[in-house]
Amino acid sequence: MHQDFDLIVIGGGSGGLAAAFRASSHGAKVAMLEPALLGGTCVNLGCVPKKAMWLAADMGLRLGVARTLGFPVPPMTLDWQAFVAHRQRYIANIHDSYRKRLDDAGIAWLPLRGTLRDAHTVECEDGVRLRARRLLIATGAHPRKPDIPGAELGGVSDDFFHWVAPPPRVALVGGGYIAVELAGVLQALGSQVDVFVRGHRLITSFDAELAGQLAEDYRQAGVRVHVDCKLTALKRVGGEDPGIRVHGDGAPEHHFDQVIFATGRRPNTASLGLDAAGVAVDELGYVVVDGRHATNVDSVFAVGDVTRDPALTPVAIAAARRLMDRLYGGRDEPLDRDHIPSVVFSHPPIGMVGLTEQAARERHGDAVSTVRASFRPMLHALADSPQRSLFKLVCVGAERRVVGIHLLGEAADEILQGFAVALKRGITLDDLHDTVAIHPTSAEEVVLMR
Ligand SMILES: Cc1cc2nc3c(=O)[nH]c(=O)nc-3n(C[C@H](O)[C@H](O)[C@H](O)COP(=O)(O)OP(=O)(O)OC[C@H]3O[C@@H](n4cnc5c(N)ncnc54)[C@H](O)[C@@H]3O)c2cc1C
Ligand SMILES: NC(=O)c1ccc[n+]([C@@H]2O[C@H](COP(=O)([O-])OP(=O)(O)OC[C@H]3O[C@@H](n4cnc5c(N)ncnc54)[C@H](O)[C@@H]3O)[C@@H](O)[C@H]2O)c1
Repeated sequence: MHQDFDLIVIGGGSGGLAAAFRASSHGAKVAMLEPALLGGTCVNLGCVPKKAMWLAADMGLRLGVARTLGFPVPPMTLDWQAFVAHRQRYIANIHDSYRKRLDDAGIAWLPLRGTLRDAHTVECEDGVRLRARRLLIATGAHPRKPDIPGAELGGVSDDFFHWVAPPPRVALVGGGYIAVELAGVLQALGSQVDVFVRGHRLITSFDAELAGQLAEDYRQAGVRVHVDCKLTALKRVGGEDPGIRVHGDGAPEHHFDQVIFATGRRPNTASLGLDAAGVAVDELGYVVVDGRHATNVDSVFAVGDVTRDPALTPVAIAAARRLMDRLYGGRDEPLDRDHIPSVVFSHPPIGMVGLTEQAARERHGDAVSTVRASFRPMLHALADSPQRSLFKLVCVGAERRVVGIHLLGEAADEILQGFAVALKRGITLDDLHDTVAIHPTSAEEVVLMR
């Protein structure tokens, strides 16, 4: 039967673009459907604008340190609108660069929503049907709000990126990546922030000890973290000081100008026509894939946030490239899911690769040992500010093989990447001790920890 393309990619975010470029570099004839802005969540409503806001917040905090250290910097607030103009110009350049790369690679970009009609056919929203030997689903995910009365009064992270000024009082609901990141940014840029956490602690996939220190750092910075807080409703408050009141166990009396739900995301699979193609999804709608990102239908594959893979841009990209190398490039290297480094861009940042102490103990019992370093980074010690760093290594066995690296503190985001390579290569604590330190840095603590 006639095929228009070798591959149709549905979604032009991190995973979809990486797949389209890699397949085309192997000689495949590729079409990509993306009705919204190129780059998807990461470029437009995620990593990139978030990191820009994090950089602004970081700069604001550093101005405070500079003042303490003797620079005659007057107290100042960010001209948020001016900063957003810089941020969006940076993002527009990314769009231009993607457009050019798609043209250069000869990839057909259709700015249209697509729906599967069968295992080889995609119908575009203008009614045109395209056929391909293979289809890739890379439609990502969307934020989800809890089902409580008044939920419509709260926004989600997408809304945050449309703000042009910091609201005076903000409530963040959730204790995961987004709640922690937005809390740090908003507090640093002038809001009073309250975080409502359903469980006992922040960022449960990270090491408990470091997450506890981060919660302490946030409290020192003025963020109010409410744990074990189950929200039951949001209600509008009128009068002279209008706002939104948060109701539930442990909720405070005061109200807020904005409430943001950062309570997880759900895959974009509703009305995608997956049943027409016979593609299996799980109970939450995620596309079910095997370790090589194949679905139960031979011609259909899926990568990124639409699957149960960790919802991180480099994971979507790595999965997409490996899959395309296998389908079109004659190479078969599945994604190593055990050594995925991850950073929460809090203030200060927290990063991890490998196992937490708890996960290591569940897997290796008494063979687990840990070493840690708690210290004040030099800049904060000079300014006599209370912010502390906490680094921790989790080791296994008599040879003390390093199975987890956990860093909280200034520059943790930048330090972790190189040590993630080392951990993947199977280093021991002695290998770290055998490495000459770079002094004076925070990074040297990783090779000096005893
Ligand atoms: C606030 C926030 C901050 C984040 N920060 C980080 C970070 O710092 N580091 C990190 O690694 N990750 C971060 N992430 C996660 C990261 O953004 C995602 O893991 C990544 O974007 C997933 O890529 P994807 O290709 O699977 O999906 P997406 O990037 O979401 O792309 C999916 C695309 O599919 C399109 N689409 C949907 N339905 C259809 C259809 N029917 N037809 C055609 N197209 C369709 C959508 O328009 C979208 O553009 C963040 C996420 C958020 C929300
Ligand atoms: N720096 C990064 O790499 C980065 C940054 C942001 C987002 N992300 C990715 O995006 C994903 C989504 O982020 P997220 O923060 O929305 O999800 P998350 O899974 O990290 O956190 C969700 C939080 O919401 C809480 N929650 C869920 N339902 C709730 C309810 N009904 N009431 C109260 N709390 C509830 C959970 O307990 C959890 O604390 C992350 O898991 C991560 O993979 C990555």
